[in-house]
Amino acid sequence: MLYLVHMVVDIPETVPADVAQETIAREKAYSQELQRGGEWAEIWRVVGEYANYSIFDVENHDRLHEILSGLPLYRWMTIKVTPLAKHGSSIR
Ligand SMILES: O=C(O)CC1=CCC(=O)O1
Repeated sequence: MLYLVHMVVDIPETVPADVAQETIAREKAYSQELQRGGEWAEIWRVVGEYANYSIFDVENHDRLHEILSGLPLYRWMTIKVTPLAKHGSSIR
């Protein structure tokens, strides 16, 4: 199943810089492992924002929830999930 996911990151100013940097590094490793495995199909930066749009290709809702709730930055994110279905006009 395909999902479009919008993630907005807002790390509170009270979080020490070293904790923020270590969490961001873990986020990158976590994301890249899932990209290599194919479940995190695409990630795009939203220009000018600490936000991204990502495409996930996962088995079901439960698996997507497992992935998203395991994000190291999860507690500082606002996430919106849009499930995608094939468009009748698509030629792919
Ligand atoms: O920087 C972001 O948009 C948050 C994020 C998700 C995966 C990653 O590596 O960073």
